[in-house]
Amino acid sequence: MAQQQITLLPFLYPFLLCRPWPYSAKQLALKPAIVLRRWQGSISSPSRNEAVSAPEVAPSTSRLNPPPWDYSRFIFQDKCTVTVVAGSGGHGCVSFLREKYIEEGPANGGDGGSGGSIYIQAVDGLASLHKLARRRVIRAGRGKNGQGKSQGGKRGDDILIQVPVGTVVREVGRFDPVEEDERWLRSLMSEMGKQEALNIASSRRHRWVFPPGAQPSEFLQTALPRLPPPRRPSLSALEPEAPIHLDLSEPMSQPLLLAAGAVGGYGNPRFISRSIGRPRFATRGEGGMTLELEFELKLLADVGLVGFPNAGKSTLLRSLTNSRTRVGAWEFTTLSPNIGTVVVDNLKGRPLVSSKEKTPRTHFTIADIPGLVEDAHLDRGLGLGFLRHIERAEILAFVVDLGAENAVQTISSLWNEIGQYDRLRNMETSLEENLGYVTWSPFDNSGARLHDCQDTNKESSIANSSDTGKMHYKRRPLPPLELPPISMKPWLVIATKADLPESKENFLAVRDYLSDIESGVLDHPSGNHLGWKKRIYVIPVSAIRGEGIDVIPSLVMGLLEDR
Ligand SMILES: Nc1nc2c(ncn2[C@@H]2O[C@H](COP(=O)(O)OP(=O)(O)OP(=O)(O)O)[C@@H](O)[C@H]2O)c(=O)[nH]1
Ligand SMILES: [Mg+2]
Repeated sequence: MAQQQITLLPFLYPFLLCRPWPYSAKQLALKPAIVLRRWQGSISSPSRNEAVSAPEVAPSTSRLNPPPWDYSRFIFQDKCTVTVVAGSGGHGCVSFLREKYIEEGPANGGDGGSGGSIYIQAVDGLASLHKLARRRVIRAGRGKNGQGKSQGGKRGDDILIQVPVGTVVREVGRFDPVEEDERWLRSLMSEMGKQEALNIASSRRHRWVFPPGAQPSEFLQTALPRLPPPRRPSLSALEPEAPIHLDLSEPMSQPLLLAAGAVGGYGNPRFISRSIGRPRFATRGEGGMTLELEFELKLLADVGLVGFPNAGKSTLLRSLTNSRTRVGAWEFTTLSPNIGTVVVDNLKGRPLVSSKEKTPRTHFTIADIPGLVEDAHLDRGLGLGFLRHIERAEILAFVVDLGAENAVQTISSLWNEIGQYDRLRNMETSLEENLGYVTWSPFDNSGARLHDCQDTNKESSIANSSDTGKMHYKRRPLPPLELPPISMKPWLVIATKADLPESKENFLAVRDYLSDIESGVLDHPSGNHLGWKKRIYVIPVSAIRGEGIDVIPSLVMGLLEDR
């Protein structure tokens, strides 16, 4: 019987490969080894010496085999530094009641409005930080100035920054004018005594507002009262502790406050006293806080496709998702990650794949990552940038080309690169901890002026001409994010191009190799003896024909749940 099958094989081969994948949803929960035995049984492999007729050529242009120019660009950015500025407060108003028969009415200037605040929220449905990176500086609205007839100024507009789930936000630097003012006042008090310091603080021209058209001499001639101490908005109690470090790993139902808008200045009625009946001055609003924040994606996608260039990763992504990533028969067709979403929902709110979780997933994301080359850990090819993306996937799917010479060798080389990278990263992290710039205070000495500082890597000190004296701004690079070693991540192998001749032998070798790793006969290929080897699936597919790929979602969902 087997003999008959083998002799018939040249004719059966194209037919067998074109038929639909024969596994039911129930079977998908089985171990792939069983699934693969079925595959093996139904398609008998050609013997080594046997000539196999050329496989049926897939239609030259289809969604899965598109011409190289048929693609849409996925703009991707996983890291950016943005300066956010909370809104300054509006100024208080100098105004007096004027009515018929009341020539010199009482003061009725309104207070300035408070500035807009900056909020952040992690939301589903975003995959990249490129929109944020384009902004560079994000400013909340300034509070409007107070007006006559005791009208307070309008609040400034708030800003909501939406980021993908899995974003880490870290503070690079901050400049808080209120804190600066307090610091300056404290140092003045310690130098000259309280009374003298408060007199100097109150005589600062730029803190006061005079009516339009007032002569400069008016400032000198006016007996000014004590300036109110620097004020913070009550909302600032909700700000995260400095330096900011947020790990937004869950979708947020409500935004989180990053920087509260500054308070507005006092209108002139606030300064009525026994000695000053008609104050011709008001105060300015406080300045808004400036934060320089680094946004970094800790989680790129649920699954990362890892493979050598030209292995068929992009074609696989196209076959699993609606992605229109570029496919080409040359190496490095993909130069930056592409992310696609696999929907496992039948659009009636029930997931198609059975799940143990209370609120089962209805989708997961896959990242097609640029091809890896040997010595990538030494920054060859697309090098370290590429490995950084691998680090940010929850599960790794190794895409190996069954048409290439030795698929087992491919897997072990890929893991070797990843293992080397893991080791390098470990060394780097311990070095940084020794250097001691893991913890730092945004103000090491006497404070900072953020907007004057350009160089990101060097400490900078700058002279400030304002009356707050000379200020130093220290800025240090942030350490890399702490991520678990890649070798500890669950992984599976997707053996693609199964439609090519002699792919079967290659596949069987891969299957044996993986079952040896799983059973402990062989070490984890990364060299890390703690590497993940619980259940290593191997799935033969022909992505270009869309065959075998419907097994992948259920297996991936299982791995994601078991993590
Ligand atoms: N026969 C066959 N060819 C395939 C299959 N999958 C992909 N290819 C072909 O392999 C070539 C490379 O495919 P890509 O999907 O661009 O490979 P890649 O891994 O994304 O390549 P890089 O982006 O350079 O890393 C293309 O010519 C595809 O048509 C398959 O299942 N069978
Ligand atoms: Mg590609």
